[in-house]
Amino acid sequence: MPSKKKRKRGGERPVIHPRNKYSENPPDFGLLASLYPSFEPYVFYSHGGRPRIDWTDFNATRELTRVLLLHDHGLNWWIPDGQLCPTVPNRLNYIHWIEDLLASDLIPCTLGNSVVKGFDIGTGANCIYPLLGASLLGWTFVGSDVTDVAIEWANRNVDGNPHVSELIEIRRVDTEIKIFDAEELQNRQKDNINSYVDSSNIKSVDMGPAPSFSLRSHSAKKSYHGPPVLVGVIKDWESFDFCMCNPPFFETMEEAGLNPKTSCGGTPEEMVCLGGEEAFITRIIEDSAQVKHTFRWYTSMVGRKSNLNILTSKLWNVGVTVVKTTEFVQGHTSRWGLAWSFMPPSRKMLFSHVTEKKNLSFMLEGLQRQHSAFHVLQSVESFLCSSGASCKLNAATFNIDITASQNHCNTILKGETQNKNEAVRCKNELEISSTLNYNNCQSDDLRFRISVFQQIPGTLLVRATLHQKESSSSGLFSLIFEQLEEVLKNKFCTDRVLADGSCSYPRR
Ligand SMILES: C[S@@+](CC[C@H](N)C(=O)[O-])C[C@H]1O[C@@H](n2cnc3c(N)ncnc32)[C@H](O)[C@@H]1O
Repeated sequence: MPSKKKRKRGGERPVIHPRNKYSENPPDFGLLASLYPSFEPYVFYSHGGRPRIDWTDFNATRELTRVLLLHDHGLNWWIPDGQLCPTVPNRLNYIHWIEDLLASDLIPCTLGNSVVKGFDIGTGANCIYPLLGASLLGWTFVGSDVTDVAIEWANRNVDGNPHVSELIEIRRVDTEIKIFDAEELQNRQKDNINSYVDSSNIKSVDMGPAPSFSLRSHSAKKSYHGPPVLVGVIKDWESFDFCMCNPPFFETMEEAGLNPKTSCGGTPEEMVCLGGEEAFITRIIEDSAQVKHTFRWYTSMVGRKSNLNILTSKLWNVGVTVVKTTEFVQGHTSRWGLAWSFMPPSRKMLFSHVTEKKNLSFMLEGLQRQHSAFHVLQSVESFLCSSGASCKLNAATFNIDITASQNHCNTILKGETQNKNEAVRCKNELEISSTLNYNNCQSDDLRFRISVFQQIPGTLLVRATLHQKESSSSGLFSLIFEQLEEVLKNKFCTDRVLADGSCSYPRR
């Protein structure tokens, strides 16, 4: 089961995407009941008079999705009993996150598509992502799936919406094709097996020479042995701005049925695959490493935070140029978004998001009694000084004044000062590679002050003030501060597990 959302000490609560239609105005069940008689029987009123629905009733959640899609998005929609029923606000967060990725300069758009073209891996009977992406943003889609019911109902849902039907192609995955992953190919080559066609007439697609990396060394049982995912499904001549996927998260139906508070349906074909999401997304990663520049962005939802770490390191192993993650929260459930690309990142992005602010701050929450503001200040000092930067600590005012040359900044950003999260280190290596070139022709130092304030017992505010906003190094200021935040939170807020490289939600 994807993790339940717990408030993490020191972590900031991710919010619904600001452009999500429901971020300010959650669905009004009372209004919907008054407008749609078919929804009315599912709405009851709490003691306080609040309209509610029974989330454990599949018919209620399906009817809610139907009326929301109709009322707010002008979409006609239905799914048969038991099929996975999407929650609209949740699915919109993923769409908006992709919209942010496409809008950012991080990976420049070089495909030359006149309209955005997406690939939805496992679109399901509900076909929710193509329907939302096409109706909201005019994107075109190929939605793939493997089951008859998904293909039939996805087509019905597309055909029922003539205003977007031209934008969406539903593509059946050829389940007869057997794609061998890198490790299988290597094993077979070792064993001198000449033919990949077995006696049950299974076709094979050779993905070319087995790459030298291995993605699955830690656990053979996490291999994906199902139908093709990208390789064998996309056509040679196609290119896409992005792919997205809400994968079968679970290894068994027992695991899938753990949330007694909701009933969103979901058949074994939709919810389960051998090896669960780790295996499925690993296959997307393996495929992406084969077709690299066919997609500008590869993305997937991830149900378990622990898998996010595993998958992120797999991504760096196959040579991606960038990894982005974000957290999606709906109600008590958290899921994560994972995005990567093989395209060269733009150097412009560095300066677009780092030069604007002169003051930055973050909170350290949930500190234990033995950790005072002074301890935090000392950690700031040791983190920054170990790069060779000059640090003047003023214990009376709880300030440190820092002067750092570009070399010092680069040492900090390369993560050479502390052992830290691999994803952040690699991200920074990537981001500063363009900075280094830029900064070679500049000479001035970065000067800033870090102050630590106690807010309430157990909560500190760490603030950085840049002394000279126009410095050529000022672009490094927010990157360094971001890294400092990560280091301090990892050190003092012990519940924190992973650095979230989210690019879409405001963090401070
Ligand atoms: C969790 S459901 C997601 C459905 C829908 N996208 C959503 O978000 O509600 C996963 C879907 O992936 C499909 N699927 C499983 N293996 C697949 C494959 N190799 N290629 C395409 N779809 C696949 C399943 O049939 C199922 O419809």
